[in-house]
Amino acid sequence: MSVLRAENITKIYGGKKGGIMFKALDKFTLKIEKGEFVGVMGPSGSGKTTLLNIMATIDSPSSGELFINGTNPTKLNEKDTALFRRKELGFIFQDFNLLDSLSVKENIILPLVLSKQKVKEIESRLDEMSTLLNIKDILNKKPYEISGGQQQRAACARALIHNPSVILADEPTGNLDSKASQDVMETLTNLNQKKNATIMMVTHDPFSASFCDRIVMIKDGRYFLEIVNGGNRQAFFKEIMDALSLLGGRTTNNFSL
Ligand SMILES: Nc1ncnc2c1ncn2[C@@H]1O[C@H](COP(=O)(O)OP(=O)(O)OP(=O)(O)O)[C@@H](O)[C@H]1O
Repeated sequence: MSVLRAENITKIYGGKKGGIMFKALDKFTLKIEKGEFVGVMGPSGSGKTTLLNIMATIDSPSSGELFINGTNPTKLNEKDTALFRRKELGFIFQDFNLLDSLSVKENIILPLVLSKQKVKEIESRLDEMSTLLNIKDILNKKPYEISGGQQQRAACARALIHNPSVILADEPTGNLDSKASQDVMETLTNLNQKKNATIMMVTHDPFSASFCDRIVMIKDGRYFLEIVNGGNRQAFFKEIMDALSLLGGRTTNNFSL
């Protein structure tokens, strides 16, 4: 069973009271299996954020079906949707979204505190995640006292600490320099390989994308093509660059490995 299954998702914005309608997603289908690390790329305005918002259950499709871990979240009421999101999804954002008033440790354990886990369980999960992500020495610092790369690593720990079905990452390296980007992508790869985390990442950056198992390209709200990582990251990076030039539009700045 796919952990994430989006079938024929169409999203139409506007059109109410005679306004202009715009089809941001057009019968888009995507399946992600447990433990896959999938990148979504496409030109500006192609529908990536719309897709991510629908997967994140903060927007609903106009038509089509979405299943996450066997549940269709669009059929849940508001309260159950919020619980579903908290249990099944982990989020990583471009601007980290850590709370400055909390320590790194408090930020990371927040999903477990919110779901009222036992203190012993919280401590053991924190220990496991902070060892895996090599952030033990910054746990008592505030987010503004650590680097952007360290903040994003803390955000990665927070995204996985409650064992969600899927991690949704929105341009996780968008605000980082190339060294910190590499660091964060190695962290995500580590979570994917060691914890079998399932990750869907939207990115403009072919370097970050080259860490994925496969890349789905989207154009004008439609599935465009897909490329699979054969195991050699440099060769995959080149394939991504070739696919992006085929895709056209403004997708990226100048990146190299
Ligand atoms: N709330 C909205 N109302 C109307 N149109 C919208 C709305 N949100 C997005 N759109 C349009 O839908 C299309 C897809 O937008 P979306 O933000 O999903 O693209 P994107 O691929 O994430 O772009 P970018 O890479 O620039 O962030 C765009 O043409 C956008 O203008």
